[in-house]
Parts: sequence; structure tokens; C-alpha cells
Amino acid sequence: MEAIRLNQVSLWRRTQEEFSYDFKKTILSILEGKYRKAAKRLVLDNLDLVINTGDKIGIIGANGAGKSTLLKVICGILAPTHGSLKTRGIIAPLIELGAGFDGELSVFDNIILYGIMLGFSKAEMRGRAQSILDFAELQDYALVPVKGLSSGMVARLGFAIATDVQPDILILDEVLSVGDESFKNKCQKRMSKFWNENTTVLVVSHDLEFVKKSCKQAIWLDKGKIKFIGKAEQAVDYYLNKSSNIHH
Ligand SMILES: Nc1ncnc2c1ncn2[C@@H]1O[C@H](COP(=O)(O)OP(=O)(O)OP(=O)(O)O)[C@@H](O)[C@H]1O
Repeated sequence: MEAIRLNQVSLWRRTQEEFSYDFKKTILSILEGKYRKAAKRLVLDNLDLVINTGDKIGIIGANGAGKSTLLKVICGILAPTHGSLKTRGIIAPLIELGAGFDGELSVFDNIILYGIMLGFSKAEMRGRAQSILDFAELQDYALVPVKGLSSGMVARLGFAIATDVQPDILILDEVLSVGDESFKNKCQKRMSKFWNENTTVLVVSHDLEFVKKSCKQAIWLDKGKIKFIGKAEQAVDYYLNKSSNIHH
């Protein structure tokens, strides 16, 4: 069964120039006759992709290749400029852990909110809150506003919520290095559960050994295009060889 399908997906993003838009600077540059509209960059270039239920797929490629952007499009955080996307089931995005939290609200309320964002009901999240707090080791912080947590604690909370629920599709962006040593081990144990089940897993990583070991297939993304999709070992080999050719 298909879990994810991308049809001719492209995404343009503004360059940093326009990103740090500054009214005064813009007026000055118009007066000086130097005003240029900020350039846009094609970050994902006409991607066609089908991922089946239960696949474990690594995504590799150089810095800026578009890996994180691809994950964000699949999760629905970013909408494609062109093309279409279909996904089946509940997606748990472990991307920028905690980015969706509201700092003013308590840990408990954020658990409920985050769960609702993932597609679960309020009642269900109430029932799960205790086990989430336990896993994150934040039992004493339930009523503390999230802005009062350390960044490691925020990441732990994000990981605990996203993996407490049983997602159909799990999206990971280099997050396995979150937290201190003992929490890392706990995360890895929990992750192995998903690897054995019917969960579809997409993981972005620069750890090529991990990709070879843990993923059956891999996608090599290069400047927003899929250069290769197939066996993980082969993808890593192509990626390494092509990269070294470029340096020669
Ligand atoms: N918020 C943003 N606004 C504008 N452009 C962005 C933004 N985030 C990323 N980009 C651009 O999109 C392109 C792809 O970035 P992306 O983060 O997807 O790459 P990546 O393959 O995940 O890289 P890395 O391995 O360094 O994490 C880059 O050119 C980057 O500059």
C-alpha cells in the first residue's frame, strides 16, 4: 500500500536577503537606485516519489540539498509551490523538536495541544499524558510553562509525545542525537520498536553508516533533485563517489 506519494513537487524559497526584510534598508536602496527584488531559490525541483507502507528510507545528501525541506513538505509544515502530495495515516514529525510548543503554556497543556496537532483527541491525549511525562522524565514539571525548561528537556518532551502515540509514518531529522547519554539510549530503544513494525520511517541523516545499517532503501538528494533512489548501500556508494569526483 502507498503511504506517501509526491507528484512533480517543486518548492521555491526566498533567499535570506528577503528573509531579513528591513523597511528602512529597502527605502534607502530604492532611493539609491539599487533596489533589487530578492532572488528565489528552487529548493525542491520537480520530485516524483512513491513510498510504500512499512518502508524504512534514509535521505542523504550534501548540506543545503533540500533534505529537511522535503521532510517538511511531507509533514505538511511547508506547502509545495507546484505539484501535489498524498499521505496516508497519522504522521509524527520529529523535526525541530518542540518547535510547535507554546512557551507560555504548561508542559501538560502542550502535551494535549501537540497531540491534537498530530491528529489525536483531547481525551486520548489526557490518557497518554502520564506516560509521556514519565518517558520524558518531566513528572515534576507538568505545571511549569515550557519556557522554563532547558532546551534538552524541550527536545525530550517533543520526542516523548511524538513517539508515545503510534504513528503510521514517522519522520526523523537527525534527532537521534537529542538529550544526554542515558536519554539517547532510551530513545534508541524506543526507535527500534518502530523499525520492527509496520510504521513507515523516513530519516534524514549525515551518518552514512547508520543509514546503511538501519534503512533498506535510501534517497540521494542533490540540489533539490533525486539523484538516486534504491538500495541504501548503493545510494551511499554513489553519493560518496560522486562527492569525491567533485573535489578532484
Ligand atoms: N527558512 C528558510 N528560508 C529560506 N530558505 C531556506 C530556509 N530554510 C532552508 N532554506 C534553503 O533551502 C535549501 C535547502 O535547505 P535544507 O535545510 O532543506 O537542506 P538540507 O539538505 O536539510 O541541509 P543540511 O544537511 O545542511 O541540514 C538551502 O539552500 C537553504 O538555504
